[in-house]
Amino acid sequence: METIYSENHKLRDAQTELYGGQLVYPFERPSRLDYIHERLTEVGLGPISAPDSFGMAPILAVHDFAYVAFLQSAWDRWQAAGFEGEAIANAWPARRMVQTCPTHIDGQLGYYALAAETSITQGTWQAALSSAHVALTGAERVRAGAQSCFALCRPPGHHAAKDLYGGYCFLNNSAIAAQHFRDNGMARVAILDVDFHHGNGTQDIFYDREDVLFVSLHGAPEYAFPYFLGYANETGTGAGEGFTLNLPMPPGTGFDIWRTALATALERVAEYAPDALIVSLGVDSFETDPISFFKLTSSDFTIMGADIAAAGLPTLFVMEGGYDIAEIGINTVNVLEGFQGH
Ligand SMILES: NCCCCCC(=O)NO
Ligand SMILES: [Zn+2]
Repeated sequence: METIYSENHKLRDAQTELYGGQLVYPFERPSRLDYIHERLTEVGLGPISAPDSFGMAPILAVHDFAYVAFLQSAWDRWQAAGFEGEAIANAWPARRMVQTCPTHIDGQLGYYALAAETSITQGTWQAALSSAHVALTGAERVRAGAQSCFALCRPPGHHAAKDLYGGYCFLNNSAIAAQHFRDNGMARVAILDVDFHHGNGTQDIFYDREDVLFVSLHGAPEYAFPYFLGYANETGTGAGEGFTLNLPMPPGTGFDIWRTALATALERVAEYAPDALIVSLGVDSFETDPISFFKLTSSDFTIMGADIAAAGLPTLFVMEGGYDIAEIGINTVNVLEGFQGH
């Protein structure tokens, strides 16, 4: 399996994340991809290639122009406003307030942020754009006939909606790849999100559409970020009714329960009969992930990959989360090796 990767991810080098009432060194750190890259090379999964550039059109096919303009300028405007730290939202349009975008950068951060943990820094925009181009390059490989491809994306994307960032995400790499498939001849695309966290952004982007099926296995929103989307009763709206399937699971869920949910998800995918499958691949369902509460083991990820392969679909894997840094390489590559059958 070929991997698409860019060193540009290192331009996203935030030093602070709001966690437990403190500014800590971010869980979503550049070294995550070092460990995955090292493991890919160690097992010889396949070639590791640089992304092509696709400009802004595929980004703007998913994200609002004003939101993209905000991402592009936020850091410079934050600095120009005289703030010393990294750009972090601290005021939101809460209930019964107006959903009007303020002029001041401090207010705009809260208008566009879905959560407070994720800072914007110098290089964040460039890294996010490069990450989307990694996903698009992987999509082009699948369009060209590859049975599978791994888009080693960073920063991740599945929390980003058309006009929202947070959960370490700025541009929705999987959604951008799905829209690219749709804009280039594929009639139906399925997105399977196996990250521990609900892909609220991906769901939101396609919620009223029947041409992209969204299926997610995740920590129950009563207990897990992003908290405010991902319930089983969210099944789509309008033409999209029935084309969202959420499979939330409680704290402590192990692979036996999780795998049963995967089987349900893959049944729905098979019924949908898409032209391609995109897997939002987070490995934060791992038993010792520091910010999650599922109990999958490293060998479970191999079985996960094999189960996904049984769907028999052209598959683009898009990297999302996973924060047990020492094990992220093994767990991520286990999925890909399991998919390939060795
Ligand atoms: N307290 C913020 C938790 C962010 C989770 C990011 C993630 O891994 N999403 O998949
Ligand atoms: Zn996650």
